[in-house]
Amino acid sequence: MYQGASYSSSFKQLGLLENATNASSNAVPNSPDGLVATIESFWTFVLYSSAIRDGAKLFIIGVALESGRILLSMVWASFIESFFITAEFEDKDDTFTWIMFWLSRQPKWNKSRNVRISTFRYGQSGVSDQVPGEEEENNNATPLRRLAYTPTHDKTQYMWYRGSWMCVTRSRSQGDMWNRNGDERLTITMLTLNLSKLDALLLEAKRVYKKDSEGRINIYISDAYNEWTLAGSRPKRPLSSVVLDEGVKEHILADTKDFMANEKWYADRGIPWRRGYLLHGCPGSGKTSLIHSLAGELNLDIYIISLSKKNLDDSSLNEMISKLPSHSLALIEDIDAAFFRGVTREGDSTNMSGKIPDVASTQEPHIQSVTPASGVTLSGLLGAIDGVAAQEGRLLFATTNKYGALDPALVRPGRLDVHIRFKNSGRVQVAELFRNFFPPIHVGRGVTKNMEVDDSNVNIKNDFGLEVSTRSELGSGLGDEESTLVNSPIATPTGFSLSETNGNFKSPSAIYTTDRGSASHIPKLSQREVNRLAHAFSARVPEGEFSMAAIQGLLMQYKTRPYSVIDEVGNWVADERRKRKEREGSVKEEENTKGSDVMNNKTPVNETIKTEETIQSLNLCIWWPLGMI
Ligand SMILES: Nc1ncnc2c1ncn2[C@@H]1O[C@H](COP(=O)(O)OP(=O)(O)OP(=O)(O)O)[C@@H](O)[C@H]1O
Repeated sequence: MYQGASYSSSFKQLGLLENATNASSNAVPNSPDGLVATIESFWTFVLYSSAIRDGAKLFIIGVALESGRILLSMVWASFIESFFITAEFEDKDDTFTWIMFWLSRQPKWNKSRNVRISTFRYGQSGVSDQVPGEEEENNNATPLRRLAYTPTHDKTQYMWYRGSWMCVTRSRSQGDMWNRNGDERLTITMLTLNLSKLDALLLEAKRVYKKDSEGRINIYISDAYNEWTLAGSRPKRPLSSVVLDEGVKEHILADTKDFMANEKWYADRGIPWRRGYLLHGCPGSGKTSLIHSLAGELNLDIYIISLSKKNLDDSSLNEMISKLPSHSLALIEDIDAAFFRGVTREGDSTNMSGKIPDVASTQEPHIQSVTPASGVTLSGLLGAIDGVAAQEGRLLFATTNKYGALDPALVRPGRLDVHIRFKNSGRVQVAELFRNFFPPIHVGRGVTKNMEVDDSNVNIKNDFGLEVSTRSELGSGLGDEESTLVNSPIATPTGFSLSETNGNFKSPSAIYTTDRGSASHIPKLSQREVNRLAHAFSARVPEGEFSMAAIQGLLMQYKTRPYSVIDEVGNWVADERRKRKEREGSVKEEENTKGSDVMNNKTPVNETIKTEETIQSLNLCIWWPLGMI
């Protein structure tokens, strides 16, 4: 059927268009005139149809409205841009911590009706537990930290900052299987023409945060995504509190300072700006303590790399190390642990040969022969420490109790450049530790350390709080020979003169079991007396037999009774030796039991595997030649 005719008939039916009908009825079907007439009639229909006209009007109005809306939003956006500043902070970043800490200090939140209260103090140590109003109750007994009042999630809140109106929106992304809580984000929008107001806010937040964390170091750990997250902060430990052989601390401090200050020197020579330190030796000898003190001294944060972390493999270790910030201190504790089954130190850590590596020996089989406990391989660790992705400008500290078990490639210069050996306590160290526990009266009591103290004018108190005159009763002072010191009589409150008999100071100290005294109960000792007691104490501790941690443990029990601890140290030594013997006895017993288990066919799983492997290879050796025949 002719199409033009069909249009025409339908138009007619609608009765919409007379002209169109006339035009088309005169046209000859299949002629060009007929086609033109049809098109004309179509356009006429379109133009004169009221429904289409209304539709077109609607369309134009819609377009106009939408364009207006877009224009308005553009104007609004440019208005916002010129009058507002918007800043976003991600929780993985330090700036987030500064701002959150600053916000938690704003009085606004204490009065807000929508507030999030937590005991977690952003970036600061531990938790806080002081509820507003509790100050008086506490009576300043133990200083409590204020709870953190911060904005709630997913709600925009308003506040003023230096005359500018500001809105704060805190949001949290949806957590997934690994990231249980999701990531946090803070958006701050400030109404101001002055761009530097945001900088001022940041600076203020940073200053408030830094001021509060003065005297503290931040500790970072890596999360499931190998991102560094702040785990908390610890008070700085004075370097003087770590007692080591003479010159060791000074040397390592000078070395680290020299490294941090010489970036250009390294760059000029094309040497990677990295330095590694390996602290090795007996447990409890001060390795971790020294690292902690150094970080405080150098004002560096500590980033703990745990090789025994679940799911850690070479690539995640690499990623973690490459994300270390410059000017940081990375710490790998027990660097040997990842290469042994489990992370236990001694007996449980067996390598494939079933041998426990000897702490002292340097001839142990290398790590390659050992089953890794984590997914990290030795080559992965080596690559992470000094590969191309490894961060520059960082100090790496590693500790181990099994120096001999470490692979030479791991401890070579360039990876771990400086090796420091830590030993059990020597006499000098023990005496120094004693002095740290019982500082003389002129330290920290308004008199400077270097000030001469005339002992003749100083009355000291012994453990029982009674005063004794230093000159009249305590005999000679500084620089005296140990024997003289030990044999000098010491006055007791009960009046008997204490002299050394059988290596012990005699005093009725046995009445003490634990020390619950506070610092204010420490007897006031003069410098001379402290030295005297320190010598007496160290003389009773066998050289190189006990760790500093053990000696510290003893001193802790007597932290307000310097005389009593001297009295008791002999017993303590005997007791410790007895315990050690018992321990050794039980270890031997366990070994014997293991041995008899093997005899009784109760072979441990490892052993079974090994035995089966051996049997299989024996079978192969026997049957293969037979098969050939
Ligand atoms: N040389 C030391 N000077 C002062 N205190 C020490 C010293 N050695 C150990 N201590 C004390 O003993 C405790 C344990 O010390 P630290 O953790 O530093 O030992 P470590 O050598 O790292 O032990 P491990 O090898 O078991 O990790 C700490 O509380 C620390 O104060």
